[in-house]
Amino acid sequence: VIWSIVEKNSYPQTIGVAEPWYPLIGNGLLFLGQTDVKKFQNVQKVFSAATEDLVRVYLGPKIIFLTSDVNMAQTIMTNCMEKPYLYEFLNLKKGLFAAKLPLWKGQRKALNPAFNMKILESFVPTFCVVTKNMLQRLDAIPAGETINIMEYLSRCTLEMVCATTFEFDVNDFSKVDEMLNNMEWFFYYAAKRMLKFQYHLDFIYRWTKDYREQKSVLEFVDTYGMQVYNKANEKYDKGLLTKDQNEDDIKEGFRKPQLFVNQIFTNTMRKFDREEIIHNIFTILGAGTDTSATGVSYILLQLAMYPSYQQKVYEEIMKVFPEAEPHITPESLKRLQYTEMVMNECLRLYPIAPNLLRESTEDITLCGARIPKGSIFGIGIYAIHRRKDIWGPDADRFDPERFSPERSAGRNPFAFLVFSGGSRNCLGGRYAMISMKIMLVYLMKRYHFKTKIREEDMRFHFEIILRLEGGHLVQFEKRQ
Ligand code: HEM
Repeated sequence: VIWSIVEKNSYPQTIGVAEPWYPLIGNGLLFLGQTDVKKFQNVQKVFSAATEDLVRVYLGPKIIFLTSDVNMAQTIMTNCMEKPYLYEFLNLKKGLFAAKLPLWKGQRKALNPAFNMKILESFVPTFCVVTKNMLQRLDAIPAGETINIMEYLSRCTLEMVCATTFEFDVNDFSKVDEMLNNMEWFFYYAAKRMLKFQYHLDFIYRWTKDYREQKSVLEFVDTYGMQVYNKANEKYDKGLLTKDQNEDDIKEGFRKPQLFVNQIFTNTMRKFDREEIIHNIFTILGAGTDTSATGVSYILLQLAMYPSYQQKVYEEIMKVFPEAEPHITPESLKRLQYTEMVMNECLRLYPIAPNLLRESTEDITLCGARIPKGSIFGIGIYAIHRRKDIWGPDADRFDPERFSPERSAGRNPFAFLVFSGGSRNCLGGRYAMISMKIMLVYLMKRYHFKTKIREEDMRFHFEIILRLEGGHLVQFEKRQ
């Protein structure tokens, strides 16, 4: 008790402490026994108090320094590239997203080329085919029926990720819907454990119901990921994947387009061991599927809430793609400027990853205090995206014009962090934007969306991904 009081008072006034705070449990009561909605609200409340500096939140004895100040976020994201131990709860410590710095550096260098523009543009025809498969499933639904659009979109994004990064058809596998369901739980249990400080210790967690439930989710996802691994391995053994990069590739420093699956199996400059390959397969499945599907779900929901914006997006899409079967190319997608403004505005209001964590590898001076290396920092992306001093007094209102070239000029890039910032940002940001735009083109051309959900009634769960309570419920009808 004495130690925790001394510790609490050992920082200057500028680094406040979240309330309520109690010795030993710290700010535990903000989260213990609370609903997922309340946990999200409490986390946001703390971030909203950290608008100009850092606020300490204590998970038991563990401190996390939170901020929603843009300059502070920039300093942390560009100086602290390490991921804290809390990411280990995802059980993917050898995959890019959660990997410790020394491992991450080599992996990221090797995998960057798999997401360069040339490669991404070559995915456009596949994105179109897969989206059309989704339209067939949607066409089978009676007009006006209420559906959770996320269920259809996550199947679509899973198909996309598998077809483009691993070169196989997800429909060759059984239990696809079960896999999608398990992926949702996969993120849920990791986030739940992060806020329960007593569960951070393995020897305690192992005796809990959550551990048993998470284990069964992990076993399912594991079996599924292994099928992907075995299939790719089979191709590799048969020589269907390029085993070695040629001399030119090596001279180019791996900047030539390489499919992700080739990069992890055949990279000669950096060998990926079996566990790294498997963890990166899971990472891409997890990071690339639910994220883009959630993004399009929020965009459709907003368009359904605001019919006049939906009409403007529809008109722009019809202008660029007037024909019944759109001929989509990377160049034609660039002409969808208003649609892109709408997408950005939705992702500002509903950032798919609402909060991020980083760890310092050096001592760092912030708010006049020396914060020792190994400290954990939390960046409040959701809070930054709704700051009134950056986005205006109507920051909570949907207004795509905020992303017009005139109004965007001079804005700090760290004020819009949907794909994070610095060199440890999202590897698939451009992939996501291209694929989401293509989904929108087909969906807008074919259907008109409505919803009974009102913006003021939307509630979110505390998770790694911004989960909407009750789901993205929409009705749609085919356009004439
Ligand atoms: C709307 C869709 C997406 C959003 C909002 C999103 C957002 C993010 C965010 C916020 C991070 C964390 C970065 C950090 O810790 O600072 C991240 C990491 C990552 N994302 Fe995405 N992502 C999306 C789609 C994708 C897609 C489609 C892929 C791949 C196909 C992908 C692959 C990754 C990977 C591999 C990482 C780890 C990067 C690293 O640590 O080096 N993401 N993403």
